[in-house]
Amino acid sequence: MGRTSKDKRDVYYRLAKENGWRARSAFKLLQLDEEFQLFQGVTRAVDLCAAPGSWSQVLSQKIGGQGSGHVVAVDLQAMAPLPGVLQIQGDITQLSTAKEIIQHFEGCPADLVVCDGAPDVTGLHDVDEYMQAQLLLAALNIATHVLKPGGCFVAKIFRGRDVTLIYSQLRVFFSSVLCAKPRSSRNSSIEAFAVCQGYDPPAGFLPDLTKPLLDHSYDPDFNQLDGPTRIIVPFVTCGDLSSYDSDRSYPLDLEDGSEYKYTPPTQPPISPPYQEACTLKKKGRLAKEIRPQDCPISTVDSMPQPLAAPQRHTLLPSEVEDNGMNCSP
Ligand SMILES: C[S@@+](CC[C@H](N)C(=O)[O-])C[C@H]1O[C@@H](n2cnc3c(N)ncnc32)[C@H](O)[C@@H]1O
Repeated sequence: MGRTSKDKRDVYYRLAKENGWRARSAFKLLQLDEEFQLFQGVTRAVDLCAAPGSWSQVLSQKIGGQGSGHVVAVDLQAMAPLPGVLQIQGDITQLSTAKEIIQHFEGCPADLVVCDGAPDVTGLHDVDEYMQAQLLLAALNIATHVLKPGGCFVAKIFRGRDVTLIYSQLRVFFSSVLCAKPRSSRNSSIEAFAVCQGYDPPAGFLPDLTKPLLDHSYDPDFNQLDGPTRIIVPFVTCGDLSSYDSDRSYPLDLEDGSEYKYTPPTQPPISPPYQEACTLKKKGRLAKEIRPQDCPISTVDSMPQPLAAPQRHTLLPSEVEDNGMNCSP
């Protein structure tokens, strides 16, 4: 893949680099804010699963810029420093992480908790949806430790088969729950964002990170015989209709007539989990595609062919989305 091929393919990826954002996801948060005014009156915000840091950049500009704002970013991975953002390299499922966040806010709760977290995708849709739901519940669980009553929680959600169960869980804790799809999130992706406003935990609720929230034990409407209620929430698209369509390709030359100039990624991840794959690729030792035409004819004729399509055994670094990491030597 050439240096500009991703720029040709994805206008938000290219705009992110041109505007100094670390990842194209910055536009998702900006478009969510356009619709819901998420940052209004916010002085303390938590960015869960923050690396490489484009949402933290947005938060620090929108909140930190007001002087009194505080932003705490948490991720398993190390992240290059960002002005106005306090970083915790940690796991959002751990109580110690919740304690560290509160400590940074000097005991005060947060006004806003956002989570764009994603586990490593396997390509098996059911497994990926399940893992995403678990990560969202972990984010909700840690949010119950750090969010102020009335506060807002925004988290990436996969609109899979059982998403209505997650909505009903979120409704136990928030007076308003919506599903939002920013223009910069591809239509072809089941990704969307749960926007939950008015944090209002049930009476007697005690935050507990060891308790899986989906057991509905805190749900006042829960009926043992019927199981948890499934609810449907409003679906809102956000981002002006004049904004770019993330599923389309756009010409590289800019609309004002100026000529396209390649911009390198703003801040590649400093220690990505696929670093080993990058090193192997540079040495030419990364697994290659096995195509049927590469097999000896006798083998192709005589052996059953259970898998007709080319099989790729290792995810190529160039396929890793959104991160600005360039593995080319
Ligand atoms: C799509 S990226 C987030 C992009 C980020 N919002 C941005 O704008 O740059 C997802 C992140 O979730 C993080 N993550 C996944 N599980 C986590 C966990 N249990 N605790 C903390 N971070 C986690 C990954 O390390 C990864 O960096």
